[in-house]
Amino acid sequence: MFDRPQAGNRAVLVHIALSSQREEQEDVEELRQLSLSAGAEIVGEVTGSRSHPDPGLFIGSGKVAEIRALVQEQQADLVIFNHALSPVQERNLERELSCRVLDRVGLILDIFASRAHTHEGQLQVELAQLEHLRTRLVRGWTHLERQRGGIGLRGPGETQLELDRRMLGQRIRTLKQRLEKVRAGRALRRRARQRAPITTVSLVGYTNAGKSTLFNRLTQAQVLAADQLFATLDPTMRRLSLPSGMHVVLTDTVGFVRHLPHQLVAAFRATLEEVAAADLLVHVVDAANPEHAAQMEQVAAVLREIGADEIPCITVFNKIDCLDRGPAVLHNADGLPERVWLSAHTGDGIPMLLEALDRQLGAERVRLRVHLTPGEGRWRARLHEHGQVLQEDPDEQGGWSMAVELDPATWGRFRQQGLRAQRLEREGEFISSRT
Ligand SMILES: Nc1nc2c(ncn2[C@@H]2O[C@H](COP(=O)(O)OP(=O)(O)OP(=O)(O)O)[C@@H](O)[C@H]2O)c(=O)[nH]1
Repeated sequence: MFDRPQAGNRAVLVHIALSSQREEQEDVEELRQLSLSAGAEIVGEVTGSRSHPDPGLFIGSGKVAEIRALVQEQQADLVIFNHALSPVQERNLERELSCRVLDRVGLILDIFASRAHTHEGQLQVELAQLEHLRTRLVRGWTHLERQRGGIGLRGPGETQLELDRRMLGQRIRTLKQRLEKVRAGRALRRRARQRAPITTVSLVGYTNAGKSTLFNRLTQAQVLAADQLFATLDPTMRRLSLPSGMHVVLTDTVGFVRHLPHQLVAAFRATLEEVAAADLLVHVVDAANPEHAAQMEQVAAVLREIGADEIPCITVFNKIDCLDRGPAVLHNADGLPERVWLSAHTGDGIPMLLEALDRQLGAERVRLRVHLTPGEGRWRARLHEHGQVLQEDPDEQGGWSMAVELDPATWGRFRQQGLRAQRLEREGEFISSRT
């Protein structure tokens, strides 16, 4: 379905400052990484602020002239904007620059297209690409006449591009139906796993943090690990044996990226769904990257978005071989391992992580007595969702008295968020309170 990546495009990158200076620098660096990841050769960069913008061009005419000069001087054949452009802006800029123009959404879609390995991943990428293309087709987009190949043009091939809007709509509907089928199959497999009951652990983290390397190191599996963004696109699973003898399923996921356009988040629902269904998350952080604190925040925000922020989590600070420190483990107030410093590359600290997984997964659950007022229905729903409710009685004030079992990490988080509860040490304590 997809054209293979073509020989490197000579690309000029354009970044227009819209926010704070520090954020801007991170954004520029990420644009470089993404462009290289897509196979482009960067031959020039234009930065600047957005003074006197022309709404039809996104930037001002002075900037356009500056970019045009650089394109000619460097004989560039592609200009990549680190922004979302409207179809009209993209078309006008192409005319003004006499060169192909790609925006951030198009660039990320292109990378996704070249990294999709499974049937489902490919369907998802094609769907996202066609939907992106459809908005452009409607307004007389000129991509249709173009030669195939090159960054931003791989994906739907020439024949697709020649389809009119109606046919495009049909193709989108067919893809959605196929995806539904694939998803139903996956949901079935997941339910079977839940019945089995196999514990699942998901690796999450910012792109390039080292998830695939750690996944390989842990499972000795051959998952593509390349120094490229999004080397992993599809959920990849392997069985992993822990020192206690417990078997878990380890899932590798696609890396998170700053400002991921929301239509792409939808396209990667499959990966994210796996994450939301996991028993434990391992958040892999590139500790050698000076921006790792900001990256951790980004990952946390995405986890909140997909409702995975209440799953117990071990944070792995990876790449300690690049830093001047040895492997280590940090425990939380309940004595459970919370942070592990290691190197997926050298294997230093891997036994500590395996031990930590065992401790977290095997940790005894905490029994609690909780009294909720009528206004605390939200807590009741969360306790049902994340714990095992052993007993629940309405009280005279319209609230509830509950006995609940939670894993220690969730209990720690709920306590921090203000849940008041009495810890029951022995089983008899709440059984006697029932009578
Ligand atoms: N020095 C060092 N490099 C590492 C370590 N772990 C991973 N890397 C390198 O970091 C780069 C990214 O590693 P991957 O495992 O592909 O990262 P990822 O998080 O799976 O990336 P995405 O698939 O883009 O999400 C590769 O060049 C790895 O060789 C480590 O412990 N030390």
